[in-house]
Amino acid sequence: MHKVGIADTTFSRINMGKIAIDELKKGASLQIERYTVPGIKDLPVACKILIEEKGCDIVIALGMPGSKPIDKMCAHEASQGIIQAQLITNTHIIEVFVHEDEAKNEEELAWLMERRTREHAQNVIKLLFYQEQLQREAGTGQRQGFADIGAIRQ
Ligand SMILES: Cc1nc2c(=O)[nH]c(=O)nc-2n(C[C@H](O)[C@H](O)[C@H](O)CO)c1C
Repeated sequence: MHKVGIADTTFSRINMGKIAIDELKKGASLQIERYTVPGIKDLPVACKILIEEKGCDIVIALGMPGSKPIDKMCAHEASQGIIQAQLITNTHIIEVFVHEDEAKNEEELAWLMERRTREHAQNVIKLLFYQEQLQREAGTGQRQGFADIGAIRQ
């Protein structure tokens, strides 16, 4: 059975890990290992541990960068660490970041965080079990969270 790692943060204002696990369980029979850390800069090593020590086949890294310039810098640094962890382990880490200022108010932020988390959890199921489905969606302007933007041409 495939094992999926869930790395999430206490900084986030929504329980993204719980949502991801709920979506994964709805879509497939999987083993799940969760690792919660304080913030996004702690995610790269959590993901690496989930892969190398906990035997996860793929990981979802969930986080909420705040709206200040320092938070944006943290997000960039965290992303670079997550990419490095993917290259070192040769394993996908699907980064699900929702920036606090992407939404116009708290209600929209909560909605966006849930939507993006669920849609990326579905992507993880596709990566593990339905590669052909992803190929059918290639070039179709898919987005996670807000509406898909669509293809420019068929
Ligand atoms: C400035 C800052 N901003 C964020 C953020 O926007 N989102 C987040 O999840 N975490 C932030 N952190 C915390 C760091 O990611 C990290 O948890 C601490 O530096 C401890 O290693 C920090 C320090």
